[in-house]
Amino acid sequence: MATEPKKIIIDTDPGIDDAMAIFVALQSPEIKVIGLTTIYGNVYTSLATRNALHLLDVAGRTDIPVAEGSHVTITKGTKLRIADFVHGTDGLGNQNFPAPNGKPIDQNAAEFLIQQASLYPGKVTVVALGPLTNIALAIQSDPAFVKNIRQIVVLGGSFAVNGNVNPAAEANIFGDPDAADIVFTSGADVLAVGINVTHQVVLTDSDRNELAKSNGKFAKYLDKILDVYFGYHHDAYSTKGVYLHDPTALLAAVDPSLITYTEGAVRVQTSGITRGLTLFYNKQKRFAEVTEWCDKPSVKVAVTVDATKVLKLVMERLINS
Ligand SMILES: O=c1[nH]cnc2c1ncn2[C@@H]1O[C@H](CO)[C@@H](O)[C@H]1O
Repeated sequence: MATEPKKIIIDTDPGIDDAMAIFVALQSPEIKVIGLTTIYGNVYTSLATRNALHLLDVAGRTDIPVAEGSHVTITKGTKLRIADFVHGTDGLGNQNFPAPNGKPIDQNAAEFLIQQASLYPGKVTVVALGPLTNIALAIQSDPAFVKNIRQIVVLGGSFAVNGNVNPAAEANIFGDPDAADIVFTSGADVLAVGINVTHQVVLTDSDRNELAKSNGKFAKYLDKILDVYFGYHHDAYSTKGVYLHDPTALLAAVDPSLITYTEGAVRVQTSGITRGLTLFYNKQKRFAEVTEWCDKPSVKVAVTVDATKVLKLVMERLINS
């Protein structure tokens, strides 16, 4: 008997690489996308909702519900860091797309996550592509959430490498460090895919040309919006290509054999100049002192990725659309 597709909820702040991840997800027979939840990060939450609905219009998948997420951090912070300089002011490469046809559902993101996890215990994977506020809210509001959810795949952190906001912090963790610490210490099955891994997955100019030349609906759409993302990478990193953060995390949820990981406790620095730093403890040494890592449950942290295979899957799935 064929195995049932994995149920996936994508928590997203679209975002150019979010758009790519969502389209790859919709082209992946191994999974069933049962909803999108939205969050601030690349754009403010209201625009993330609009963009999520727009992307589902483009895909002809308005059957998929969109639940709007938090507009503020878990500590009610309103001074958000929005990465419009990476994705354009509209989040999707400054293309003036029309308003979406659909509307978000009445439930908010945390309520939707809680409901779906309890409807299908052990069956729903969340792929979190933005700051972790919605997931932390679900964990705080429902004590059963961490056992009902199958896995939380987090695109975030910079494990033993520099961040992309500053040398300490990666953007999604920096967006809500308190929420990230709640998720990492919750006891849920968490897999963190950090930029130490996603920086190995690069879509080059020639890959982009291939997308442009193809007849794939998603490939052509993405070619249009990719200019801003390429420009940013060129200026910030001097690369002739772009990092595929979100598609890599999504594909790690689809097929865990694309990555290897290690296990241990992760804490997040929530203040000071290293705010947003993710610090991994491998649980090998027994320290003489009691530390803030000692009694924390282990999470999985991605270490290597089969970058060639991830890129191949992304290209194939976008071109055959
Ligand atoms: O330099 C950056 N600053 C802020 N956000 C970024 C930057 N580069 C990429 N992203 C966005 O944040 C996530 C990865 O950290 C990705 O979702 C990417 O779209």
